[in-house]
Amino acid sequence: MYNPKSKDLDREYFPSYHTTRFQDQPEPNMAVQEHFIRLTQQHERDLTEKQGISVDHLRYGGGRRLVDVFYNESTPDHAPLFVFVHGGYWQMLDKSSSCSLVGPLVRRGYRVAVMDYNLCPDVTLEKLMKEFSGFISWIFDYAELTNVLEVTFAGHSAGAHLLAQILHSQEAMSPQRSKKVWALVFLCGVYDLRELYNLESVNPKNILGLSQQSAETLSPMLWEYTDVAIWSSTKLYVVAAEHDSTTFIEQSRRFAELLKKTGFRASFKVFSKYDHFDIIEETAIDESEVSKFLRNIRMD
Ligand SMILES: N[C@@H](CC(=O)c1ccccc1NC=O)C(=O)O
Repeated sequence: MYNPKSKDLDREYFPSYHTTRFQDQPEPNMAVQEHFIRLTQQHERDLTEKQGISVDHLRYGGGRRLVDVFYNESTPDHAPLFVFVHGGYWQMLDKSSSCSLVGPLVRRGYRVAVMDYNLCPDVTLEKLMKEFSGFISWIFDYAELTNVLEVTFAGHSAGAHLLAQILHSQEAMSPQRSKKVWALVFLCGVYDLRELYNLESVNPKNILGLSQQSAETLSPMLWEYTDVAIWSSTKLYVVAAEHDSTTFIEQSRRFAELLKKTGFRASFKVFSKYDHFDIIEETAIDESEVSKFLRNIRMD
């Protein structure tokens, strides 16, 4: 149990119930999600319409396996690449609501890739994770072709869970590739699926296609990490939001502990004041705490 005091796991695993914003609304949890989608979609439109940012639309596979790469006229040829993996419990959201962090990072000299992936139930979570491994391979091929020397990855929520696969993906990784990875940023993720896989709220009618067995094999918290040595130059940041549930914060804390114990250069931080949603929304603001954190990663 990640929160032994809780009697309501559905609630623990529904981040929108833990916001402290929108308390004047009849259903703050609905309001926070609607606000998140409206605002982040506006962020995406602003990039090309108001901020002079260009985008290349690329594809790493069939269906929704799309990647948008953002840059502006000052982006250097060998700009470091920042890759973002969105959340939404593997069943919702897409890149139209996942570009908030692009503007501030492009203005600081990054090229930024925002990826889409096939969602459940079009694919099972197991298949999605295989496809995500394919994406990892693709993005390193892309980095090699475009002479990118430094890559940082960030994932939010279910996207942080997907990103953990990079540490466990023998087919996609090699010492040459991991040496290019400056940092991995795990924002407000879940790393153990055993409590959530049979919650009707998170996995209605089992649209993730999980069994008790696969919920275990797809849990980064339960993996054995054999390739730690190839990650010696990469920093791992496991971050939780103050206004996430105790369960979410504990999942992050214990994932960071596991990574440290295994020998990774991992740290854990709870971001005060943020909830599961504004920690992403505020990545669009150059001087927000979360933006400062993301760009300071290069200085650490
Ligand atoms: N229906 C969920 C929404 C949710 O879990 C979520 C929404 C946006 C981004 C990430 C999310 N969660 C995990 O990936 C909730 O009410 O909290």
